[in-house]
Amino acid sequence: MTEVTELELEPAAAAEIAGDRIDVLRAFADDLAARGEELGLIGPLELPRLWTRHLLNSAVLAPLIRAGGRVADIGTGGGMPGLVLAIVRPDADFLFIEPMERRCLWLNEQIERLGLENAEVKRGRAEEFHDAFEVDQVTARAVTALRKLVPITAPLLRADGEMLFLKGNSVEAEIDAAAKVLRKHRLTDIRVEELGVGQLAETTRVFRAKIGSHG
Ligand SMILES: C[S@@+](CC[C@H](N)C(=O)[O-])C[C@H]1O[C@@H](n2cnc3c(N)ncnc32)[C@H](O)[C@@H]1O
Repeated sequence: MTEVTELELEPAAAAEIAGDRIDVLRAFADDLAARGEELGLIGPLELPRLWTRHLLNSAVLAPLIRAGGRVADIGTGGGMPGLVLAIVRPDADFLFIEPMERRCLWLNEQIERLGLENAEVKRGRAEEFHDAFEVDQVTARAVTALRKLVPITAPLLRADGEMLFLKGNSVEAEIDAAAKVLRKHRLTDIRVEELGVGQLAETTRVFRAKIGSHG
């Protein structure tokens, strides 16, 4: 059987979504495809869907990033969504909060290799940075359930800051299970948006909410 890699099947929407940053995104895709499995960043089954499931699934968040803002991506791992967003939104600054050393090394290597001047890695768990800084937006994908993600990310946000979490079909159930913490952290404008409609074969669901005063 001939192995078909996703890089040969880069979706047409990739260039549309990444705009003039497509070459940088391709350079990241190439290295992730070549070394991601060996480094334990991505499972072997994910390689044939690297673009649709991972890179573009992350990149479609780009229009929601505030221009000139500061974003903390929690649990960036191999680079989703934080590194992808730093590539396609060079006008915003990104912090990648990641506790695993090997993943931090990978992220730092990519920042250097791709010449990203708007990204920085902070090694540690989100909880360790609660008094260290305040950002305009936090992003996360596949880190933990909403009822745990909200308490560990809310203290990182400034007033009027926003949570943007990529979630699967479980998002409504996660919102129900998190009702108490959503109230406790005074989240407002809570909504779920579907991104990538008309662009991606598999659309992405994002949980959005704003934070009021920390009280
Ligand atoms: C399943 S991986 C997902 C990686 C990446 N976000 C993605 O979607 O491909 C979860 C990542 O979250 C990190 N992580 C787990 N708990 C964390 C915490 N409390 N704060 C920051 N990162 C955390 C892990 O080290 C791991 O890299």
